[in-house]
Amino acid sequence: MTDPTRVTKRKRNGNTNNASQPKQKKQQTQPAQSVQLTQQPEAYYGNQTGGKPEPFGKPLFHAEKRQQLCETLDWYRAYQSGAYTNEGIAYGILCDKEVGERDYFGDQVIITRVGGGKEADKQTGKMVQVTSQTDSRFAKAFLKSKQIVKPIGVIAGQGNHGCPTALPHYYCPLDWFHATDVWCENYNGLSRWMVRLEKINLDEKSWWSAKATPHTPPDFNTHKAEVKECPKCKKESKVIYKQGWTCLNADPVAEKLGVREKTTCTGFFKFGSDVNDKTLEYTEQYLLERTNFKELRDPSGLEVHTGPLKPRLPTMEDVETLGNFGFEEKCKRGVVCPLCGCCSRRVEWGRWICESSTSNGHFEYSLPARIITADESTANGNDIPRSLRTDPGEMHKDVVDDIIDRLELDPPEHEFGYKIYRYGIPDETPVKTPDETPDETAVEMPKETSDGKPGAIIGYVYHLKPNANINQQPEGADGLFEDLQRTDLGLKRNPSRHNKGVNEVLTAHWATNWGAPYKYRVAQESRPFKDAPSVIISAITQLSSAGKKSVALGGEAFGSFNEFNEMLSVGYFEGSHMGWHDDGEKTLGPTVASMSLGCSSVMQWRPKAKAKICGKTKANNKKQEKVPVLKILLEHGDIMIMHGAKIQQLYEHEVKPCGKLRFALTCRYIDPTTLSGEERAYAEKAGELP
Ligand SMILES: O=C(O)CCC(=O)C(=O)O
Ligand SMILES: [Fe+2]
Repeated sequence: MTDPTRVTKRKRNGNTNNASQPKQKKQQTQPAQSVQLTQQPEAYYGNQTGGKPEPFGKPLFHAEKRQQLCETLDWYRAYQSGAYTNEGIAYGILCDKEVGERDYFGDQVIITRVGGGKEADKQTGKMVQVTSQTDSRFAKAFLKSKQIVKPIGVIAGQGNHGCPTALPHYYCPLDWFHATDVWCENYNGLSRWMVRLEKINLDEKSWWSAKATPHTPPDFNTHKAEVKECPKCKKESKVIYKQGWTCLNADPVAEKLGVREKTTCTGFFKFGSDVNDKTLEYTEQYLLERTNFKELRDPSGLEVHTGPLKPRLPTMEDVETLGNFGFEEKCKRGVVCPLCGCCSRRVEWGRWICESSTSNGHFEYSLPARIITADESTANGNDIPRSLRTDPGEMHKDVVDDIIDRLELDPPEHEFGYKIYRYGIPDETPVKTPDETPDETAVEMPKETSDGKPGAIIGYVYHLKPNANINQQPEGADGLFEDLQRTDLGLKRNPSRHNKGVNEVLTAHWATNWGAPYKYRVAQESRPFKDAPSVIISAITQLSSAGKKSVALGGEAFGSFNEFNEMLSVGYFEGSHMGWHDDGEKTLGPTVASMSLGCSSVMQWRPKAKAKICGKTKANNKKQEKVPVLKILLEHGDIMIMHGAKIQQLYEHEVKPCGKLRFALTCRYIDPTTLSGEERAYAEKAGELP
């Protein structure tokens, strides 16, 4: 017997686009699909708090991976920076392995650097400051939060050697804090921003303080840092260093916010000649000073609610408020396991399962699902980009770069019920300069390609749009869409990169592989077609037929069509997507065909950075990523076919659904003769249609 859950690999970079509440800016979320996180040695994420005293209590909840944390918390979604800011306001900060020389980690006060200007050291992988940060968006956000007296959530990571006690998990949320001071300092000739955070609830002993440390009730009067006026700029600065006072007015940032009027004082960070500014320490008064948050926030002294640090489980009521699908953005976020407190991502399509292996009970949670009709999915929240919107009754206008050759095939309503658009995809073409010397950098696009002759083009993308009634036919798209919701396809998110440790990232879509194994970068289970539900068999049969008929329309020059023996079924929640990738495994036939079901999505193609096609690269893009050259709107029931192996070598594609629920069923042909003995036998057997 062959193993039905054999692990295969697909090449794909996964990503999560977390939005909803608070609304998220792109650059602060998880790195873009094609951007790899800086590779750092695993030891860099080791536990630096191990030998410390035991903490007095334990965190309300915790996470072992950064994605678990960021997918579960609304107040912390920063995948790359320590601070999480949104629309110019600081919401949360992670104090992990990047411990600065002047950082302080106390039971009630934390002083830390606020990001920017750092780069990974090539040898150690550690982040080091390389540029001065007089103007920092992080500093502005903390200044803003200070100004509006906003609670800021603080998380400690085990990588933080300054933490006073041993942390029980890698990421441990501490409590709500507020920013009492935000200032600029100098270190090694570079300016950088610091924030002093004070715990809001001073009445209770902090869970991370050592058992032996006594708890003293808050005293807002006894300890106050002295304040001095600068003789030069006349601005006041607190006495914060034991070694002496200095003017801390270095503020193009503060000036912009209207907090102060002038820019950096000439006396900024100047000390007497006897002071070594590399070894500054904070004064006792500055560390012991406490600020009455309640009074700041609401001078009338009424109770101030900070909101829950720990998110609660989503309920049916939430789903109803959000739009009644159960596939809303919020439903794909992580939850905190009520049994063990670990942040758990929604790894499976239909439910949440506690991600911790140490959980004593096995927590699983789901919200009752209802079947969404195709009409509902396309009518509801179909947020189609302006450039691809259509007038009612009119066929959508594809946005195509003029290098792509577009042809509406005759007859307009083809006999198998689809209107077919065909796009000729250009090859690499080195340009000849006037003196006929080939120029390696510039490229010229082929002009006349609609004759279908190979040479200038490397293959076709066919876009098949069903005519008015075909979606409602038996086994048509409407029925398939509902069947997919009724069937347990075993859709799952798989690790797309950093497949172990704190940086493990799961894909932003849920998938199951059927038939012959498709060996690519995303580890993926493959199930034989004999075990596949009828909806899968119906779809592969339809796609094989559409593929064969489409390739017959001029595509044979780029390879002959083979009946498909592999399918990837993919599910998308609101905000999910499949990032830039190609489908070009070397065991793969030249044809890839997919069927779109549910809400619309935008699929686009761009030449790979290394391909000498179309010189347009994105502005300021270090990775030389190119501008997309073909963009189509895939609507419910549409079929997309790529034919030509070289398309996968020279181009990559991405898919972004525009609504709340979408499935894509994508078929390929895996050539079993390219596989070794056991694998070949498995592929042949699993890929057989019942
Ligand atoms: O979601 C889609 O339409 C396409 C998915 C895709 O590109 C793939 O499965 O490789
Ligand atoms: Fe793909």
